[in-house]
Amino acid sequence: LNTKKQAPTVNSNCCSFEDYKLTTEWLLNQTSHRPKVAVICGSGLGLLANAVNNRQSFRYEDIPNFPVSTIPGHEGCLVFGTIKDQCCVFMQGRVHLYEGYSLCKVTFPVRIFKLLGVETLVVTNASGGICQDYKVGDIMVIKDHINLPGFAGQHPLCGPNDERFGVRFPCMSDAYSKDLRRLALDISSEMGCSDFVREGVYCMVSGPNFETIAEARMLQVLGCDAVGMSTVPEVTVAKHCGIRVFGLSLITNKVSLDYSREEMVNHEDVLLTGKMRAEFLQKLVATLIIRCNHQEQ
Ligand SMILES: O=P(O)(O)O[C@H]1O[C@H](CO)[C@@H](O)[C@H]1O
Ligand SMILES: Nc1nc2[nH]cnc2c(=O)[nH]1
Repeated sequence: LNTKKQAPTVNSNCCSFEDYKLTTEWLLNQTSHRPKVAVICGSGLGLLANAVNNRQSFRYEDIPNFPVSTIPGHEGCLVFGTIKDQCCVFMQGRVHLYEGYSLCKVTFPVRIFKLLGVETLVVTNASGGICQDYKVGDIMVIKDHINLPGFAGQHPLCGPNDERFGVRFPCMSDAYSKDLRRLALDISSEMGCSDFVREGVYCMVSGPNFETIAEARMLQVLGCDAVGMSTVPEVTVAKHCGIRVFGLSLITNKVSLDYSREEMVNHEDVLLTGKMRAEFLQKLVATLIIRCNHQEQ
C-alpha cells in the first residue's frame, strides 16, 4: 500500500516558488527601488501612480512570468517610485479571473511584492453600489469582503500550501487593517470629503457580466454594499503572507435592484467615473502612504 501523500492534480498552484523568485530577482536587478508599499490600481484608476517621483516603469509583458492585462482601463505597467520618503510600487492595472487567468496568476504580483519586501498593500477597484445610500462617485473604504467565487472553490489558496508564504488555514476576520481604515477616514475628514467617503462590505463575483436584478437583490440580502470582479483574491493572498491590507472601492455605478430602472451599466461609464474621482483618490492614497506606519500590523 502506497501511504505517501499525493499532491492533488486539480486546483494545483500554477506558479512554483522558483517562478516567484525568478521574477523578484529580475526586478531587483532592474531597479534600485525597494518598496515597502504596493498599490494595485483598479479600472480607470491608473492615474493614482502619477503621485510618484523618481519613477521607473516596466511593462507587464517585459517582466518574466508577469500576467498581462487585457482590459481597457488597465495600462499594464509596474511603476516604482517615491512619495515623499516612502518607496512604493504601483500596478497600473490588474488581471481578472474572467480574462481567463487562474487565481494563482491573478495573485502572482502580490507574492512578488512580498518577496520584494512590501509590508503594506493598498488595493483599489471600481464597483457597483448595492447599498441604497451610495451614490456614483462615492468612495467606500473596504471594511470586509465576501469571497463568492471562493465559496465555489475558485480560491487562490486552493492546492498545496507553500509554508514559505503562510499557513494552511489563514485567519481572515481581520483582513483589512483597522488602523489604516481609521487613518483613511481621518484624512478624508481633514480633506473635507467625509460626505462621499463610506465604509462597507465588498463582494467579489467572477463576472464578466454585470449582475441581473435577481442577483443584485441576493447580494443585498447577503450584506454586500458594493460588488465587483476583483480584489478579493489579491487581499486573500496578501493576508496569507502577512502583508497588511487597505482597500478603496470607487462606486462607479448604482446596481439595479428594481425592474423598472432603465439605466444600463457599461465599462465605459465605469472608466469615466474613475477619471472624475482620480484627483481625490490620488491625494487620499498618497497621504495615506506618507502617514502609514510600517511597523504596525
Ligand atoms: O475591479 P476592477 O479591476 O477595478 O474593475 C471593475 O470594473 C470592471 C467592469 O467595468 C470589472 O473588471 C470590475 O471588477
Ligand atoms: N460585478 C460588477 N462589477 C462592477 N465593476 C464596476 N461596476 C460593477 C458592477 O456594477 N458590478
